[in-house]
Amino acid sequence: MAGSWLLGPHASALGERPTAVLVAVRGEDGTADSGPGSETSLAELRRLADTDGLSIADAVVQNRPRPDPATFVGSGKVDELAALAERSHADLVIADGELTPGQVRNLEERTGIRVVDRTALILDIFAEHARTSDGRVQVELAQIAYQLPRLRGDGRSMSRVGGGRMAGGAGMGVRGPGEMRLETQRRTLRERATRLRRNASELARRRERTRNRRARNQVPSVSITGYTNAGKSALLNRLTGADAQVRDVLFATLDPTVRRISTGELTYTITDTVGFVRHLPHQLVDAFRSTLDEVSRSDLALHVVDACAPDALGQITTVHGVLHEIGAGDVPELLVLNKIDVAPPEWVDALCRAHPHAVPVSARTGAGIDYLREELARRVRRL
Ligand SMILES: Nc1nc2c(ncn2[C@@H]2O[C@H](COP(=O)(O)OP(=O)(O)OP(=O)(O)O)[C@@H](O)[C@H]2O)c(=O)[nH]1
Ligand SMILES: [Mg+2]
Repeated sequence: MAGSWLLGPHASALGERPTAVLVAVRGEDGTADSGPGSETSLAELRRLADTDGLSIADAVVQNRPRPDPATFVGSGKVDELAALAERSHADLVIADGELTPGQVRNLEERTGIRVVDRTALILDIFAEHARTSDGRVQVELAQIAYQLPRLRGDGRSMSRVGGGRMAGGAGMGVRGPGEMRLETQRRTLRERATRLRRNASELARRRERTRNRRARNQVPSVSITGYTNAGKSALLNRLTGADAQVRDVLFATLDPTVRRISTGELTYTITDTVGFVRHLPHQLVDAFRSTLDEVSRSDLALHVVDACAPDALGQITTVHGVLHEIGAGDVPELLVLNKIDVAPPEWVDALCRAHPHAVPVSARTGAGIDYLREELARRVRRL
């Protein structure tokens, strides 16, 4: 069920859509104080929570980036958060960032409910959307990497904690048994990770063999990459008649779909893959290394941009950052501005000015697709 990993074994007692309150720091993203970046960040957190099947009561936003390191936001804001949580009968707090274990503990003590961060939320969405064994293994490895430094030994680790009001710290501070339990939990998780890694490397080898076969046959490969929800799968479908899943949620696609395109004498493969997001949890980048290799090993990256996104330029920068991080920074790129059927024309113009070689299209209506096919063929021929 939605939010199951976040909420633990008691999640089902919370009903279909558990309620969350959000807490964010304006300017957290390196943007100027009260700049538009923080609104984007909060809007994105709402979408992430919504994708994860949570309903959102409201948000508390710290205006000045002078938070208390012990509690993520300042003390007054924590009081506000606790009051909001109480008022809205919230089941959990979601913080817009990656919290330290200490911050989680302190915030939980002050609000009385479960506190999770943006990283855990994204991991939960990935877990929810993983369909293939490959995807499941990668997500679980990322979850373990996230959990290991956060185990508490008091029976309140991620996978064991229930949501809802916590039982007043009962059982805490019991040193000896807690430490032993912590050690056992750690060992169990490490052993599980070892088994999963063995599994993952077998899957990676299989992928590698397929890729090598294609390379030997000299079939050029194009990867579709871009921010989550940009329309990558819709574009693959439009270009190839594939039936990749298209959904208005974040991270709908986790596993690569490969199709072959033949135009005249030219044949190449095109692969749809996992989308990116700002501050993509590094645990996911590590665990999804073999999936992301689809992009770093491709001959051309078709970078799909959602021209409707208010922060489209920021999303382009984010995608470039992740591509760089996964060693795909040198792969030649063809930028595609998607959703021009609904994007304000002045936004599309501004994006075209910033990226003169970008190709405007609509995967939905098919506008610009013929030109994109020609441009793709030209670029592939030149490889
Ligand atoms: N209006 C409009 N909507 C589009 C277009 N292309 C995609 N969409 C919509 O945008 C949403 C996301 O599309 P997807 O193709 O699933 O996006 P994605 O980039 O594959 O997303 P993830 O796999 O989640 O990263 C869906 O609701 C699509 O119907 C377009 O050209 N115009
Ligand atoms: Mg997709």
